[in-house]
Amino acid sequence: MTQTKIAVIGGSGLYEIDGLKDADWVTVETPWGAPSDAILTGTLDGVEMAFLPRHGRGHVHSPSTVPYRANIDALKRLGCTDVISVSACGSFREEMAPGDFVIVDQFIDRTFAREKSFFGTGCVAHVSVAHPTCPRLGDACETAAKASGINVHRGGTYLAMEGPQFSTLAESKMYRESWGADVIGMTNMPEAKLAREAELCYASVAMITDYDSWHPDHGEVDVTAIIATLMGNADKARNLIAGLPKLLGEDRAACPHGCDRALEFAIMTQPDARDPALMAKLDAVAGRML
Ligand SMILES: CSC[C@H]1O[C@H](OP(=O)(O)O)[C@H](O)[C@@H]1O
Ligand SMILES: Nc1ncnc2[nH]cnc12
Repeated sequence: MTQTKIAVIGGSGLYEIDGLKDADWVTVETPWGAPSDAILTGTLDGVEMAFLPRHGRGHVHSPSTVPYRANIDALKRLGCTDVISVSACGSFREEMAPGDFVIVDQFIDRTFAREKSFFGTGCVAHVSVAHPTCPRLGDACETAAKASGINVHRGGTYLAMEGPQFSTLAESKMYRESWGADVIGMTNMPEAKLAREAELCYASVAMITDYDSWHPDHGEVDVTAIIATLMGNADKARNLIAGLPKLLGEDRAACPHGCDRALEFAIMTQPDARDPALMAKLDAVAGRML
């Protein structure tokens, strides 16, 4: 049995959370560079928490320049066991309306200008991301959302685009009609893949801000409308987060879905062929296996 430590990665509009006991912004250094910002640590209902604003306070990092590897490494280094991502997203479904939340369970990764793995030359690993989110964490997010009165949808496919521009109308229609995506954002990949490599349970909560550009009765997406919706969404997200510690509890058994054992059988490079410099960088992420 290990101790639960819940990490929350806050997206656009969610740059801090309140109510933490012994709250402290801590600076964490990683072999992958600096995380997006300092990390707010503390306890909520007796459970350890860590909050990281994905774009940094003041919204400094663009979706392409968020230091995804440093962020996940820093959370792992702090002892986090579970990661809840909270993100502003566009919707491809009429019924997933602005103000609603979606507990995402699948991704289509269309990003191309980001470092996507902790592994590489000198230590090659292939983890499964067939099921990239943790159903146990998804259950907790759904329950906490319902308890806060949020209109929540369980399950949805998140299209991760590179950005920073929004999609063209042709792309928006293709993602929705041909590819079956439900929501769209710019940040959950490679974040979810890296969390899996780091053996962290990961859940993604999409806060719907707009209908992207496909909807005939809504204009094309723009940041002003997104920010207006985000103001309401951020308070809802804080309420959802406040409910998680009681649901997840202080003691954490092994993940029934195996997220915390993802690296077993994943590392291909033989011990005598491994690059010592890369091995040193993997101390937090894969130390258990090396
Ligand atoms: C402000 S709209 C575009 C921006 O918002 C989302 O960020 P996050 O996922 O961190 O909430 C989206 O992915 C874009 O980065
Ligand atoms: N329509 C959209 N496309 C991509 N990212 C978003 N974040 C919020 N709305 C979005």
